[in-house]
Amino acid sequence: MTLLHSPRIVVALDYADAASALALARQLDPKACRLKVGKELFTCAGPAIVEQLQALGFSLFLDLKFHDIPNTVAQAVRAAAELGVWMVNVHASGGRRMMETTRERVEGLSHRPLLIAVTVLTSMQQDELAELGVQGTLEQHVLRLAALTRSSGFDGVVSSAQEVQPIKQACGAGFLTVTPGIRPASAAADDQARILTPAEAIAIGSDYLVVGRPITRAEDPLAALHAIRQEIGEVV
Ligand SMILES: O=C(O)c1cc(=O)[nH]c(=O)n1[C@@H]1O[C@H](COP(=O)(O)O)[C@@H](O)[C@H]1O
Repeated sequence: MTLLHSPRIVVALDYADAASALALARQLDPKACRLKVGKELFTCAGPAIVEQLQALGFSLFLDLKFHDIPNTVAQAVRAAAELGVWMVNVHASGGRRMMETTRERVEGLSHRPLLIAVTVLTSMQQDELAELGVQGTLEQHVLRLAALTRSSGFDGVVSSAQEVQPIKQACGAGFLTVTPGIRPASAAADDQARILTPAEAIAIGSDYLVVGRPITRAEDPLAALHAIRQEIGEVV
C-alpha cells in the first residue's frame, strides 16, 4: 500500500451554513484529512467558505460537478483555480470539447488544480442508466467515460471504488481515482448504491476516499476519521 497521497481521506462538508462547516473543520486536522466543499455549502456560503477553510490549512476539493458548454465550464474552472483549490470536478458526460477547453484554459496558471471528471454517480445503478438510454453495463459506461477523460487531458475520475481496478488497467496507474460511496462496515448506505469499505477501497487501488456522513454525522467526528485512517493503514 502506498501512502504517497496522504492524507487520502477527503471529508465532504455537506452543510447548509458556513458556521456548521467551520465548526466541523475546526475539530479536524489538515494533516489527517482534506476537505470537500460541494453544491449545498458553496451555494449558501460562496467563495468565502473556500477561503476560510483554506486559511485553516486544509487542501480543498471544490466539488461543483460542472456540466455546461465548453466556454462556461472552462471559465468556471478557471475561477476555481484562482481560489487556490487543490481539486475541481466536472461531469465527463459534458464531453471531450468541454474537458479539452477547460484543460487549455487553466494551463499556464501559477496554480493549476487537479482536474477530475465524474463518470457515473455512486448513487446510480444499472437500471437507472438503462432508463437514460445508456447501452451496455454500468462498468462499460464508467470505462468509456474514464478513457474519454484521460484522452481529454484530465488528471483522473470520480467513480465508485468498485470500478477502480478496470479504470487503472485501462487508463494507467497514475490516472487518479477519487471514490465516494465509502462506508465503514457498520455504517448505513444512505442514498449511495455502489459502496465499499475504506479498507476495500484502498486495497483495490483507490487514490482518494471521499467520506461524508460517516464522519460528519458521527457523535465524535475526529474519532470516526481516526478509525477510518487506522482501517486504511494511514496511522497505526
Ligand atoms: O463528486 C463527488 O464528490 C461525488 C460523486 C459521486 O459519484 N458520488 C458522491 O457521493 N459524491 C459526493 O461525495 C459525498 C459523499 O458523501 P457521503 O455519502 O455522505 O459519504 C457527497 O458530498 C457527494 O456529493
